[in-house]
Amino acid sequence: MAPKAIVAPSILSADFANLGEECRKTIAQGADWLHVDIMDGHFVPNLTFGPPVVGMIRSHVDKPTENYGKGTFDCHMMIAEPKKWVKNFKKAGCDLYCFHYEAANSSAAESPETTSELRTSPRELIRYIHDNGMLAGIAIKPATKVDVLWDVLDSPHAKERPDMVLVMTVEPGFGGQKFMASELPKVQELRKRYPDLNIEVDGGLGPGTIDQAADAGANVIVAGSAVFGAKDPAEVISLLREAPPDMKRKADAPADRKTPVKKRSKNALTDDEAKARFRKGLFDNKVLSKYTAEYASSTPYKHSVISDLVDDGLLRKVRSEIKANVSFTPKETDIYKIHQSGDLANLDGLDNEALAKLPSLLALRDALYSQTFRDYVSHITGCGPLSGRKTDMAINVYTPGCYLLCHDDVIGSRKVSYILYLTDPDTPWQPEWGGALRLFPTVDREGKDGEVAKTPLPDPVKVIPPAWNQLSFFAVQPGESFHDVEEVYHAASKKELEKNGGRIRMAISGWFHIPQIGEDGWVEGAEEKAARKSGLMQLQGNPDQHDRPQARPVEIEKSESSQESDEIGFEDEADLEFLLKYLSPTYLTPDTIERVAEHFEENFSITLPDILHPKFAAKLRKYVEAEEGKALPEDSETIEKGAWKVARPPHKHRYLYLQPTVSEESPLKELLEVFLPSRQFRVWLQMATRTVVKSHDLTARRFRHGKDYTLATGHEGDARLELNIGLTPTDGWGDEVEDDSDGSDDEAEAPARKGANGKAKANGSSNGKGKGKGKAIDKEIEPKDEIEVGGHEVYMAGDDDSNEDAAIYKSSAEDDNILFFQAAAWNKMTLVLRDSQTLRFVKYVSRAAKGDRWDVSGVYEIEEQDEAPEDENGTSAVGVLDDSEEEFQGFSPDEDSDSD
Ligand SMILES: O=C(CO)[C@@H](O)[C@H](O)COP(=O)(O)O
Ligand SMILES: [Fe+2]
Repeated sequence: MAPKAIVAPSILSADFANLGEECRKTIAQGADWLHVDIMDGHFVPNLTFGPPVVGMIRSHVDKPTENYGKGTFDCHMMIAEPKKWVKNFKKAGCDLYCFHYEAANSSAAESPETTSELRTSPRELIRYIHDNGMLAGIAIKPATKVDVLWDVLDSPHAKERPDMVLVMTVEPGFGGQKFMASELPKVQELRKRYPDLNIEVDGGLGPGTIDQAADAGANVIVAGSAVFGAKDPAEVISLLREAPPDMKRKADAPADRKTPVKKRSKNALTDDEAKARFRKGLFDNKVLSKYTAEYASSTPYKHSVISDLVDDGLLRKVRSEIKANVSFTPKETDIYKIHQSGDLANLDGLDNEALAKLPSLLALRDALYSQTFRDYVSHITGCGPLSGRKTDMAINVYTPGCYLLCHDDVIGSRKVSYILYLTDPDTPWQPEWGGALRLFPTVDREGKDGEVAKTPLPDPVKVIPPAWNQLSFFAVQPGESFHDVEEVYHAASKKELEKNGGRIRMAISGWFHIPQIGEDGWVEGAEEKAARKSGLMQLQGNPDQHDRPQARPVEIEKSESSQESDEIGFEDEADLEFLLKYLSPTYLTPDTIERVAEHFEENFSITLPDILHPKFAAKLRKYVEAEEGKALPEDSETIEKGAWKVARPPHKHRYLYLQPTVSEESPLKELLEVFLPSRQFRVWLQMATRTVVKSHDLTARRFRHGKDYTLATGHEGDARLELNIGLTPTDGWGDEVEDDSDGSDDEAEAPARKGANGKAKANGSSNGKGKGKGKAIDKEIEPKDEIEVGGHEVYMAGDDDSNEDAAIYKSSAEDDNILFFQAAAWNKMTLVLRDSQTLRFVKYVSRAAKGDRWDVSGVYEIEEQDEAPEDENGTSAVGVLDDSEEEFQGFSPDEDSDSD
């Protein structure tokens, strides 16, 4: 007889203050059994309860009328001496006593009050449980091999054979842990050998993991947090129950079957059903051959573009459903600015209620992941079998100003990336609106060690504009499949935007994965191997040695620097005169330097407006404005024929830069090569920051609007001092309200401003930072009067958790993480003491900006401070700013600064 499907909610996650009622309710909501976790604080590092509590709750739940019947108390004994408690638990009302194999060779004493020199064994214990009138289960922890069970399962004596095997899919001890798919091969093996066996899985089970467990062959499903944490536990229970019947079919199959169990597709379509959901003729051999040939010869890496993929009527319905039922939330990090469908971040995570509103979307998903279409994609790409179960897709919307910067899409088991565009079918997308998928070429570079690494070049060479019902896809290749989504450009006016249908670039982006456990083509360890390989490729594939610019620290003679640190003030007239040529006089008075130093010491950062002397600043401004007036070549190669170089690789950063020594005379060269490296400025800097500088490394940077950015990176080694002088001559960068120091926190006021607590942050109203409110997309696109143009520099707390979506969602620039923020500005210096964990980035500069973002950036290695100001965590750099920090509001404009 094939084992029946059983759902056993684990009451570990129930309300213990109300346990009897919770148990009664759960059975009434459709549960078959109750899974009762008994923990003794020895076998597992947690305590729950003993026989008295089990006895109390027993009175709230009717006893089962048959073996395995409704109301079975499935006691999961995570205790060190299981034999001692058999009788007590029987008395309390336990029906199935499931001990751990790892605890089975323990005392043979028959009660907790007694001791015994003898040891029991799995076989003996099972017999003993049976003799005491209960069903017997045997459980194994993740570290235990399944092979240890053959001895009991193959015992010639029925009394010594267990009625159930429990395969733990988490480390026992706590509810709410992550499901370990790595344990499923044990289930598969058990099912293969024992088609009739009750196989229970426990730990991390819920709607998102049930399929894998059921596919592997489990029929008893324990779920704690997924049931008791659900708004509607009955719904979850029924969902869990939906999975096992399929397994039942597998269990009915001949026991000696050698092939792995067949995959359980969500809504498996026949070949004809699947084909009917695509455009007519798509599956013709000639058409397939054409796409296959095109794919093979495409550059810079293999990709495919298929127009009119889906049946037009179906896709129109999908679009309407999404518009009516899906809400979008603006999300923004260093690498993207998009609107994400909140709960649809992954369709797999949706509950039944939400799914019911999206029938066409589900029909589309089932078609895309049908065997028929997967075979089609496999044929074109030649990348082998693809999973029909891991249906990884999300809906993203790009409105004007949105983009996704360069990355290679490599994560876990992803095999093919795809984008299916759902732009307005009746207002065709125009390439000049942006939003294209752009592919970057890579070059092989030989490193110092002779190793060859692929690195992407800064300019994309293939541009694929969106189009209604067009599918673009490519095989995910570590270190190779670099691509971005071009900014969707702002329209010149509201009227034009309306005419363009809002320029809403809606698309489904998703991935095909390698086959999962239980599916045809699944290879044990393949997923882990792919993950290891991609991690390695990402580390090795882009070693810093090929990055540009390379750090060029100029060391300061040790004797010279420590001597300077003792000096306070500029005794020498000539030194003062030199500094006065470049610095605003305000910043040269001992009083001001003292105040700057105090502020810096307290906050590890400071912003100094009007830093450069007005006369020098005016000269500089004239130069920068003139440069900006000149047309720049589009491609990096031509640009690099001049003085400016292009920072790369683009999955780390892209901007133009100058490093000393610059050939052409200019005030910028003077700043970079005369003033900033001077001994006099170093003395000033050391006084203003109370540090001792060991080296400096200076770079002038120009971030072209519509092109450039840096992504968040940390740095290695000790805390260092970072200087930045904003040299952006245009306005509209969100810096204008900065002098508003009334402490109010009216965030909607400007694109970027300082928060009331003094902590710098970006505007929550439209920057989103992952906290925006979900809105239907039509509402969201209402054009704002103020356009955010980016270009701000952000320091944020590093995140140790490697987010699953890290390749795209590099860093979640949540407000809470932001430690320091500076909008692009003119003549403003920022100084930040930064530790190695602090991430820093310059936000992509929108094409809507009035001009480019210019600055000079300096990195100073400093001597370790003897009496470093430390916070309570003992750290002394940006990276540990707390909420009490106060932003230095700068100095009020001075009379003698005849500012331009
Ligand atoms: O035995 C255990 C934990 O040791 C389980 O029964 C958990 O209680 C299951 O909880 P979820 O992982 O389903 O939340
Ligand atoms: Fe359990």
